[in-house]
Amino acid sequence: MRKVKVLDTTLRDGEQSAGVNLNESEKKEIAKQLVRLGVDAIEAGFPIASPGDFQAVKKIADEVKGATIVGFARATKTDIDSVYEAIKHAEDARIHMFIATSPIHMQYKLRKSPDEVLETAVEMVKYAKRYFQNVQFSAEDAGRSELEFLARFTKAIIDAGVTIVNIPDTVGYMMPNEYGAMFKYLKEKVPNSDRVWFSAHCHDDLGLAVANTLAAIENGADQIEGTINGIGERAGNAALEEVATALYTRKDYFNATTNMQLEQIARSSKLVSKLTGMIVPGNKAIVGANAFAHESGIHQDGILKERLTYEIIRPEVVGFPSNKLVLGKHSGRHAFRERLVALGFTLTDEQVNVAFQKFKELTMKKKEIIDDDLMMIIDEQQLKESKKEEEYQLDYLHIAGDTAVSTAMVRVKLPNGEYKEEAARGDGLIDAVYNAIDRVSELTIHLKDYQIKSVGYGRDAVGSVHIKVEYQGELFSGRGMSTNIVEASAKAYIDAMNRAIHKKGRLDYLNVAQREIG
Ligand SMILES: CC(=O)SCCNC(=O)CCNC(=O)[C@H](O)C(C)(C)COP(=O)(O)OP(=O)(O)OC[C@H]1O[C@@H](n2cnc3c(N)ncnc32)[C@H](O)[C@@H]1OP(=O)(O)O
Ligand SMILES: CC(C)C(=O)C(=O)O
Repeated sequence: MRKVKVLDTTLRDGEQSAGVNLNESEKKEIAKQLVRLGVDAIEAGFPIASPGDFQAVKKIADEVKGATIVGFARATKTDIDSVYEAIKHAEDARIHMFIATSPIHMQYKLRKSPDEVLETAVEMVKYAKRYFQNVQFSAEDAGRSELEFLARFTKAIIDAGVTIVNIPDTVGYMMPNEYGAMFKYLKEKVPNSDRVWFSAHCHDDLGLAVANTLAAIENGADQIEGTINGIGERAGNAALEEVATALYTRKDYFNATTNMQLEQIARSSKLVSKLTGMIVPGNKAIVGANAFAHESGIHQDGILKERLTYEIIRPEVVGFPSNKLVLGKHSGRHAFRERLVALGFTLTDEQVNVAFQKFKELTMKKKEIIDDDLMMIIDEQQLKESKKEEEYQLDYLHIAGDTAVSTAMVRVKLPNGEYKEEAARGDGLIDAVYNAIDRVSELTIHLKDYQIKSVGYGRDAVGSVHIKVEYQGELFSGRGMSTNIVEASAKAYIDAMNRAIHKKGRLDYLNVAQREIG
């Protein structure tokens, strides 16, 4: 069976989703899970984008082993230099460069002729080859590029030394037959095509990212690219869990497989959803809450008689456990640690002790502790550990209200280490809390989206709040968890505020860089 390589770009293209800002430790956590999932390459980020992006890519390259670490770059020397600095200590490093090849992008965005684009690409590939043996190059907007030019371009960059040629459908414009035919054409017409891998990278603007990726595989793609839960720019990228599960379920048709460990899919999906705040729709294939739920009588009857009647994938195959209840208030440290290991966490003894304490506290509030609760405990702990001293932190919260008026008093630790208390009224408890926090921070923040869901089930379930706020024209996400949903809401708001002020640091950096260049 043919093995197709997988490049995961959750941390680069996935993070390009509007309102998603992952911090360094969240990115590292996702990268570690991607290794468990068995992807071959992790696109860790775009180092030139900001000092924060650079540091996160560097940390992943330095610390995450078991997959090729990929750094993203435009076809410029400064971008290439910064990728080199960020990933030079990776176990296995690859640069991924790109330049657009479609008439519309070349003319309006790059303001270059096709020959100038080709020359730039060749020159920059040669420059990158000084640092990297493994150079991937993307012909951005290949889907709307002229085939003859694309073939000429591909031949030239292969001659210059690229090892992987990516053919992205950047704007999700292509139909599966067309996209597949493009791979066939390039593999047949480009004389040196046998020296490289061809890679597929699809966007979901017309809902065809997974179909197009599968069409590329049918037509000889050696590598596919995508993200967990299909997150990404605009409508997102191809959902890797869907592609891998389609190959597994229809191996009779594709005769192709990947190194992905399907049983890690559920955990990967939950982690990415939690850290990015991009909630997975219930009806999403493979990982949606309803993906294996049978509602109607005739289906339930069929399932009871024979699962195969309505179930083409067993939930266990993609990591949804059938045992819901795992631990209770009488459980000890051994069982607790074993369950965390089974969930894929590697924690120090000290971290296990802190988490165990939290677990015991939770058993006082909740009768049943399930895997989702454990993941929430570890997630909260990691969030706390990643908090920098110079961030806002909720210290105390008091709320009161009836149907007519709500008031809140908050005490917040400021980035300078001092504490500030404010009280405010609001249209409901959460509005009152947010007004009080605004008074503390004196920042002008607008709430754009608020979502709450329960972690687990029952009246004592933990509330998980995800919000999006607008600050200085940009969207930022925030999350918070607690058995008290008002407290969870306050934590989410403060988390978004912290992400916003960090990004503000990035803008300051860019302005300074531009002033220095100018
Ligand atoms: C298809 C994709 O997903 S591509 C990846 C998109 N991802 C991102 O853009 C996220 C990170 N981006 C950023 O942080 C910023 O855009 C930066 C730091 C990279 C650049 O910021 P700025 O210097 O302010 O430039 P800005 O983003 O406004 O414009 C992009 C510039 O890069 C040029 N450019 C675009 N693609 C390429 C390329 N592949 N190679 C060389 N130059 C390119 C554009 O023509 C434009 O140049 P110009 O300033 O001479 O007109
Ligand atoms: C692979 C790169 C250039 C990309 O993200 C795209 O084209 O969508």
